[in-house]
Amino acid sequence: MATSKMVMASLTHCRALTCASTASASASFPVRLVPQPPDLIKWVRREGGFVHPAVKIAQDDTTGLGLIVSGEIPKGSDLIALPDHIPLRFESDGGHGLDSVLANLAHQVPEELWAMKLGLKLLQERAKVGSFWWPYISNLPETYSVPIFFPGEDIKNLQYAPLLHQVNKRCRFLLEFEQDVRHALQNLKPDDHPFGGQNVEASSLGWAMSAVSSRAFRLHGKKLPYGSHSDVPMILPLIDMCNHSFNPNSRIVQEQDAGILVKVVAETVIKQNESLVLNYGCLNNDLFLLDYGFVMPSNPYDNIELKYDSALLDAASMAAGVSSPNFSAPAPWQQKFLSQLNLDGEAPLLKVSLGGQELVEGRLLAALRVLLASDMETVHKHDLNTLKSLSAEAPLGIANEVAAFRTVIALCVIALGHFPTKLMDDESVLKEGVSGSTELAVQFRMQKKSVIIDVMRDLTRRVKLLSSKEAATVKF
Ligand SMILES: C[S@@+](CC[C@H](N)C(=O)[O-])C[C@H]1O[C@@H](n2cnc3c(N)ncnc32)[C@H](O)[C@@H]1O
Repeated sequence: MATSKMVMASLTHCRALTCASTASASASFPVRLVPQPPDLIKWVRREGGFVHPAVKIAQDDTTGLGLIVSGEIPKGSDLIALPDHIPLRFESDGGHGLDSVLANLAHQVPEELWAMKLGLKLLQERAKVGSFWWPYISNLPETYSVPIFFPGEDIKNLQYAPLLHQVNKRCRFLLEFEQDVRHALQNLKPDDHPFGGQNVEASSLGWAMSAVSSRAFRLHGKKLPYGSHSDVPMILPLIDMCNHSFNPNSRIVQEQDAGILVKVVAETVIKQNESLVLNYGCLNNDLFLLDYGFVMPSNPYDNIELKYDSALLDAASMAAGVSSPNFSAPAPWQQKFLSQLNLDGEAPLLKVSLGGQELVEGRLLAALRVLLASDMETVHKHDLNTLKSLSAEAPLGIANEVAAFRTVIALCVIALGHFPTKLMDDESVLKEGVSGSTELAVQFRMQKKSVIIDVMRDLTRRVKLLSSKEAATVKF
């Protein structure tokens, strides 16, 4: 999507909602909204927040700005504490004028794109001269390296249909929402206009959605009946300067103390010059790229998505040398299992995954085991959870397990074949020195291929182990 048009504000009582092209900024050194923004640490302290004296903002080569410590900090120390009025959240009483315009617009945002709701509030504050949050907003990156801002060629370079689908969905939403916003802003009185009289283009909406998706945290909101809490997405100024690691040295703690809403606490001893890192979540690379604009190398949560397709499974099984697979013509008792696994029936969920923590999604593994079994009695001896579990060793016998694993290995070969480039080609592209978005797209598809190769390696090892066990049993 060409979301890089400049929108120049013609009014002086508002700040321009411009969005620069991603091509103008490298992924690792995002330019901030203003050239020399105010000191965020001083602002947080002035507003009654706490920042540990050793915590500083610093530039990192690969992650943009981050927080580092200038001296060792003991485990358990408070690093940052924010009073209740500093976080930015979408609060609307659904009342009149300005509030009701934003509330109505937010209402049109699908739940999965929740970041756009808070993004509307962020845009409103960005447009407002004298906004309380301006010292924070002026420190935000001018562009984001998320794929909605990739040139079309680099969206194609991702080479992975499920992500392409998500990117297209987001681009389509932004273009349609641009029209909805335009419609809602028509004929508004200046005082009721949430963006100071400015029109809001898809590029600005995309900027705001990406700012939120890459920086907001979900905190507990109001207490619900039965003691649970609603989740409220909030932007936490300064805390959102922490970069991500799956081995974090810091942790967010929600506070009940008077005045303080949220703290960051040292999870380990933090050595001098170490960066403060939080765990953004156990996410796959699709979500890291879509929401945060980066790819985690060797991500243990990365996976690939496949469609459960009986003809494809027959082909994979035959390619794996499994005799007469019958995925396309299951017996009625097998079909019953497929329905229980929600792979058949009225509204089946046909998306299954390989890789990640499960290696083979339990529903797919159970389906393979059951459909490759000929003996109904043996299958019925096991509950569904055992059949779905990879750690339940060969519940339907070694031959059945080997056939199931070989079928998955063949599926992996087919999935790898769908990528137009080989890993070696990808490596050469990266060596050429390409743009930030091409680099991200290529890194993304390389990681997907690595996931597939890792699944194949793991299952091949298991097949060897099972085959040697079977050989040993035969000898006895
Ligand atoms: C919450 S912000 C952290 C502050 C940010 N680095 C900045 O310059 O404002 C999240 C963004 O930081 C970058 N980032 C965080 N962790 C990263 C990591 N492990 N690898 C690469 N980029 C990372 C990504 O651009 C991400 O969207």
